Amino acid sequence: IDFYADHPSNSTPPYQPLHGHNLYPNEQFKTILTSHITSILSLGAALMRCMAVALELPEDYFEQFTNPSFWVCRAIGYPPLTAEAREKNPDGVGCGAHSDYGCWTFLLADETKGALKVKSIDSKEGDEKWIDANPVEGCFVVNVGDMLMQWTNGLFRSTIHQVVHLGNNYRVSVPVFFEPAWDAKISPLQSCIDRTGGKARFGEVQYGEYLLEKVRNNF
Ligand SMILES: O=C(O)CCC(=O)C(=O)O
Ligand SMILES: [Fe+2]
Repeated sequence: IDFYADHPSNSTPPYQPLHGHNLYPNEQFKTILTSHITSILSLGAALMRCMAVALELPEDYFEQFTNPSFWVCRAIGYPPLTAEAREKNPDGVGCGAHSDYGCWTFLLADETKGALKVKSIDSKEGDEKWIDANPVEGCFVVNVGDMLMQWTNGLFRSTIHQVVHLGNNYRVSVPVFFEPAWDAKISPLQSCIDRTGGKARFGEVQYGEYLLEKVRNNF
């Protein structure tokens, strides 16, 4: 189940893709989820400030792009594979290899081990291997998203990951994606271009358009 930030131009139906209001099963669910998302938005904004300082930019540099964040919260259930499903999907891939789209992903998952796998690429040899990103109690798994890669011209890499769940339990994970604003225009920062060979590797993207394109390809 995906929950999205309210789009600035939400009005009345018929809604455009990714517009409209979230449907919550009940008030208690809404209260708990909203409180979690509010905390994550502060955390995401704090990390953007850290990133600005690390890149020797004014601390609030990214705020113009990320406020209001077009966040997404996803509640995912991975059921155990039945014998029949295993025949069709012997590798047990529950979520295919992809990178996340925006800035930071803050993932809370249950204690299942070996399910979330991250592609590790040796920077010298280029060798690739999948490594487990197992949950650590009291911690989030944090992914770098595509927009951070584009801003930094590849200095920060959006990591490819996938979920392979071969266990007999029903795995639950709840990522919250801290993203740019819908209308934000993202292009490589000059200082990052200078640090990565002097050539821009990415053009300008409008985040909402980028997201729509990704979602259209997924579903
Ligand atoms: O379920 C997980 O651990 C990861 C899910 C994921 O990568 C995603 O929703 O983008
Ligand atoms: Fe992901």
